[in-house]
Amino acid sequence: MPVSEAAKDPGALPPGRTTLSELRRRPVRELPGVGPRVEGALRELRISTLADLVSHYPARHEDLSNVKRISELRVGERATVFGRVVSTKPVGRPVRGRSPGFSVQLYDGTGYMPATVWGRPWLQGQLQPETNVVVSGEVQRKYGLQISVKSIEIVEDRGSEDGPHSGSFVPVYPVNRNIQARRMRALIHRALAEAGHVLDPLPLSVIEAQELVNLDDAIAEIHFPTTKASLKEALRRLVFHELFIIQAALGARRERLARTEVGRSSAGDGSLLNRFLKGLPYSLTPAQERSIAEVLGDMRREKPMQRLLQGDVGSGKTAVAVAALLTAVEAGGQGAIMAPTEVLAEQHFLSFSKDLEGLPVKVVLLTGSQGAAERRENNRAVADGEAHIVVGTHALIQQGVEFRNLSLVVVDEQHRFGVSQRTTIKEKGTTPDTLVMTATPIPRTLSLTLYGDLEVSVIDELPPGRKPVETHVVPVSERLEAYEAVGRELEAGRQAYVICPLVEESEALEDVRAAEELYEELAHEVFPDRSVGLLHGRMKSAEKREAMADFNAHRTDVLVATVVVEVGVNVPNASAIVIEGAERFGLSQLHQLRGRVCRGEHPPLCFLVADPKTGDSEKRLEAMVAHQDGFRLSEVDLAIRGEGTLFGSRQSGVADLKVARLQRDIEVLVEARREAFALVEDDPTLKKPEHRPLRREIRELLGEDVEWLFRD
Ligand SMILES: Nc1ncnc2c1ncn2[C@@H]1O[C@H](COP(=O)(O)OP(=O)(O)OP(=O)(O)O)[C@@H](O)[C@H]1O
Repeated sequence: MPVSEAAKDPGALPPGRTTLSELRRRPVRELPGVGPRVEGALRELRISTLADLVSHYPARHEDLSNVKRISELRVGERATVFGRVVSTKPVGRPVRGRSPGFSVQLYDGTGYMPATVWGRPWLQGQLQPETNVVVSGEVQRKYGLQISVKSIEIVEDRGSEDGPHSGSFVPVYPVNRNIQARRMRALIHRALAEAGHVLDPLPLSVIEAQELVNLDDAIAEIHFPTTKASLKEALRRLVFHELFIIQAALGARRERLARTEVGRSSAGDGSLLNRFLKGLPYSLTPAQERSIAEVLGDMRREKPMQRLLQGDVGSGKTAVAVAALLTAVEAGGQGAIMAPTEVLAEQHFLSFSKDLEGLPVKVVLLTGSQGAAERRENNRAVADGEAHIVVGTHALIQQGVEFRNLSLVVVDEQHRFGVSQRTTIKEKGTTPDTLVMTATPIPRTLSLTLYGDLEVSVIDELPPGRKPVETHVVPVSERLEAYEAVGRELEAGRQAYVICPLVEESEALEDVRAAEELYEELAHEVFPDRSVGLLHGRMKSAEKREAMADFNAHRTDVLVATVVVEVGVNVPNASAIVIEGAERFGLSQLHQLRGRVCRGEHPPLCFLVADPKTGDSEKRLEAMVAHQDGFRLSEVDLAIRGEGTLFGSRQSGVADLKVARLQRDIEVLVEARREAFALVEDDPTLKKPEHRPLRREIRELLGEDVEWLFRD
């Protein structure tokens, strides 16, 4: 029975209804014709069960309703031709006895045309004369017309009824050399018939509300669509399914936290906050004001705050964090701010101390390099409540510092995606409010997936008057010219950063040497009349602090640094940055670094010294020149890297996405999130009978990590 018919008529099916779980347990070997060889070939494609097989979605569909005749083809068009193989012959200059490609002579009743296939030499043997093929590619002129082949498939005669291989849309699957396209199609067709009627794990209410096609139809249609429209519906259904599962888990996590953890209401009287705001040398942007209102609104509630504050480099997140911390203090609590590195913790400490000057608020810094006596004194101040705000690294604060009354934790994640850092610090039976700050311009799509359990505030505008950074890519041979331009900035009384090339973790010692060499060159040869400072990760804390303080106070004109300055360093008088070896940096790092020089009134300059070796690094540098906006850049980054890499590990709590493409599917994501959150709000552990299949699906797809969400 053709699959789609079977799916539409569940009544006519064999008695057993299967579930996705069952299909995940049944090995491909159960299918007739799958012996050890085919099994091995499938395993290479990571297919070992029937479930894997039915979810081995086609890369695309060949639209045979759109086939052109050979006599109609025009140069430059992309066309699909259905024809018969007349002969084949190798083409191109052989390398080590092998030709790089072959040419197939095709005939379709209206004419002859050669089609050239590059790579895939094993195909030539399969294309015996009289074989029917569907070829698509670009029509080119080369001693007459020919097709440069993008894809070629063996098919049956179009006239004959050939099950999965005929029809107007033929699925094209990712295959390898050990399994032919045709074989794959037949196997999948078989598996679908075998699977029969699959129980849908999504609740009926959701399926109806979203007008989704049912799972059976979606699976059948994604492989063997009847029309373009039905293919689209099938895809929407599968994308929704995938995103809904993740969002339901995130929603359940949020419910769980809210249910089991007691928070407290922190409402301030404004006594500190208003003084702080009045003392600011600028007025807040509307986005900052909105974010502050959202944060204070959460803090006022009894439920612990779980909020993400997202804002581009230099957008002014610090002011929002300070407002939250002061509110916590006004309400009689203590606040902690956790930074990813010691340098950044020190930097936060310096800027907070400055921001809070004159207010009756005591800020202490906790770092690993403080002496024992200093540490002891600070710990005491934290424990008896004398210290109102504590600044330290993630590690340090998580190591169980005793607070008298911790009510707010600000986690500065900067550019790491960390669900891990969000481990809640418990304090005397209550959970403090948590504000996660990230400068990573995470595309909205991604942030919904990664942080779907957090409320989100976005600072989506920069303070007024920020000038775009004039950005140049400079070949290594011309780097001294870049330094001449920097020299002119110094002449005008401004300062500059010079960033050393990035090295691997394992080359840490190299790193120091390279930084010192660059420092020597700049201090003695390039800028002999200027004062040059050096900052690298291997320096002692006190030395680092001194180097930074010197640059802050303009005792040094140029700061040569490794990536330690990447985040958070804030010297408004610095108007130029040179990044050596820029091709080695990731796009978000380059953006962060460039962000160091857009904090003042002077038109800033950025030089990316690089000899890009790969197309990707070239694209990254081009993107830096073309765009200033971090959100835009991160989308470009996503496009260059491919989304897959972001979900490479389970660590982030996000499973690999198979069908959903976040850029394309944002609307579906928003809907899936809304439905999923509403569902878990109503039934937090999904224990209602109608939600059990969903619960099982979440467990099977996301693994043991989510077990705890559903325990009663
Ligand atoms: N509304 C505003 N108007 C003018 N300047 C502002 C405003 N808000 C913040 N600033 C200034 O902008 C600079 C950047 O602010 P801040 O350090 O808070 O940015 P950030 O979002 O933390 O950036 P990063 O993630 O790069 O550290 C600071 O010098 C700050 O004083």
